[in-house]
Amino acid sequence: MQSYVISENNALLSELCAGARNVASDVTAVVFGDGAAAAECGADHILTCPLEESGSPEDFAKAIAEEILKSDAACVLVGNTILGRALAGKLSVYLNTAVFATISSLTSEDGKPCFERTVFGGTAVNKQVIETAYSVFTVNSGIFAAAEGTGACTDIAPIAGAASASLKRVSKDEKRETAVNLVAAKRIVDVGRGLAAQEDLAMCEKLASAIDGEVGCSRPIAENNKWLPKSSYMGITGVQVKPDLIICTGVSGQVQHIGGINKSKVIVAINKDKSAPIFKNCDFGLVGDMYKIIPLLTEKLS
Ligand SMILES: Cc1cc2nc3c(=O)[nH]c(=O)nc-3n(C[C@H](O)[C@H](O)[C@H](O)COP(=O)(O)OP(=O)(O)OC[C@H]3O[C@@H](n4cnc5c(N)ncnc54)[C@H](O)[C@@H]3O)c2cc1C
Repeated sequence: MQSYVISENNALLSELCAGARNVASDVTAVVFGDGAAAAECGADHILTCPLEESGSPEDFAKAIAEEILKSDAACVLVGNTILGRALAGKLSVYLNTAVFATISSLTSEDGKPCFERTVFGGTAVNKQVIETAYSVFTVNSGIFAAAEGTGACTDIAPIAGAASASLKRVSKDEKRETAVNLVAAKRIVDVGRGLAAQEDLAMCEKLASAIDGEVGCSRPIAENNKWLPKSSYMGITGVQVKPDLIICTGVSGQVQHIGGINKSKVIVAINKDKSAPIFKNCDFGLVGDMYKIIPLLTEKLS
């Protein structure tokens, strides 16, 4: 079994390489642009796709598939980004297989890839073994811990096939949101709908700065209220984090949110409702008003 890992994001690529090692001893990374920049991702081989300014990774789907088809069997891990998802879909067509989206684990069972993913809105885990020769998975950041000290890959070569674009970009409007790297954060203040107003975020930011952490949130804070960037929300459809400490403030603890934070080492919950589900999923619980507790905690920890 050969493994291929593909992402336009080099940090994610390192995590995918670590996950791919669970099923294959030989890992090839496919990168877009400078191969040397990804040399330490942990792959044995790197194939570079020369991405033009107006191009997209999906333009290389056929070329990448032709490369994968040189192996009798292959497991393909694609970073679950907007560009990655488009590429994964096309790859699955060329490889005549399905895409298994947002997996939460990948192992080998009798030499076959075996994966898990949460289903039914996070209430159940589905485990499947792949029987076909080729399989394509999309993987969020934070699922696999990037291997460290793997050394630089020296087998870097351009992909044989060429890009073939079915779409032409006519303009580009850069997103202006500041991305927070919650996956790398050691401490997080998690803000939920208990926060009454956007300006009160300053209170949570002060607590985050007192513990040298980052601010993350539940989905409604980012998706509905738009008080924080979408990249800040945690959960089964958001970022999956594993900090040493997470302080959940005004978060009810719905299963879809818990699915993104339950690998944290220590979970502290502050909620004024003592029957909130978050208290079943935390190490320390404080029943009370976050508007009273957060300033006191910040003062103590500063
Ligand atoms: C398919 C699907 C996928 C989803 N994916 C995600 C996901 O990835 N991530 C995610 O976060 N959500 C996700 N959701 C939404 C999820 O179901 C919940 O609606 C959401 O997590 C609730 O966010 P919340 O806890 O901030 O808000 P609420 O559930 O409204 O909870 C607010 C909490 O704040 C408390 N509170 C209020 N005032 C105070 C105060 N002054 N002091 C202390 N506590 C206070 C309340 O007691 C309450 O418990 C998904 C939903 C679906 C259907």
